[in-house]
Amino acid sequence: MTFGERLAAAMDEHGPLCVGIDPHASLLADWGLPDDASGLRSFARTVMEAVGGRVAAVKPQAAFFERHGSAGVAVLEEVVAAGRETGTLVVVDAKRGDIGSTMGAYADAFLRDGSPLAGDALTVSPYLGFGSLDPAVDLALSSGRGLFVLCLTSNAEGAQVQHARTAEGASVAAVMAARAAALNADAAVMGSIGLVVGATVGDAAARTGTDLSAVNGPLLAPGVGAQGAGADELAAVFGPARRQVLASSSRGVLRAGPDVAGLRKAALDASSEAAAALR
Ligand SMILES: O=c1ccn([C@@H]2O[C@H](COP(=O)(O)O)[C@@H](O)[C@H]2O)c(=O)[nH]1
Repeated sequence: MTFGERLAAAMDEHGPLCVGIDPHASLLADWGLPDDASGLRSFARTVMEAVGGRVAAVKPQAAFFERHGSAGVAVLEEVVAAGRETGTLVVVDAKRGDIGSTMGAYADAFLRDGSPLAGDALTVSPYLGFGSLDPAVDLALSSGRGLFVLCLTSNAEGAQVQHARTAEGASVAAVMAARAAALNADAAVMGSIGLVVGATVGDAAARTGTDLSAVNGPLLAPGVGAQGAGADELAAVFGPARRQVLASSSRGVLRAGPDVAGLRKAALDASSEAAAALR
């Protein structure tokens, strides 16, 4: 099965929520854990125990693992393995993007069968040009994995680049969305090349002429919870494209830890809320 097909099935079974695994130093402290790789491991295991097999996807944020060096990256590898064991899709949020030849190496690390860092999908940055992502697109599609391409990000600063107009007059965001749509054109269920569109972006899709309904791929929507977006924002931002949305919340769920039952409840509540908003 393709990533798009697997994600569609997971969203049907569990609801449209992705739980972000973002072990901020402050969260480790709140959970009574040391700010080192052992604390990171406890944190990640607790989250996977709480939500593995119960939500559509998890999204470990690579930065919070990398800040602990190679021992932290080893914990990220364990999260990827735990996703596989529990049948929970893993979106590695590493936002990679580089010239094509280097992008090939990133693709090898995060999308190649047998790589310990290869989850089910990877977030990528197209701001060296969408074509620079070709090695990742090729490997994702040939290995049954997926990509989420940054399009309209949840931070206010993103507009400076993403709302800018090309020489032909289209917005940068609209161009990125059209490129993803072209790659998903033949997908029957949902394509495997998704976009990142923040749940906080208001009417940015309309203002930038970004046709989210035409993407025929998943729309990863961070910004739910700690960044202020909720059910109303999800419904308003995505409108007719809402069935493709995978809402993502990290701190909004993680603050309920370290109690496993509390974390699980927070995740399932967030999933139900997202499902109701995106129905
Ligand atoms: O546009 C984007 C793209 C990615 N993110 C990532 O999502 C989580 C958000 O965490 P919260 O605690 O739910 O705010 C984090 O890993 C970001 O790097 C995003 O927020 N916006």
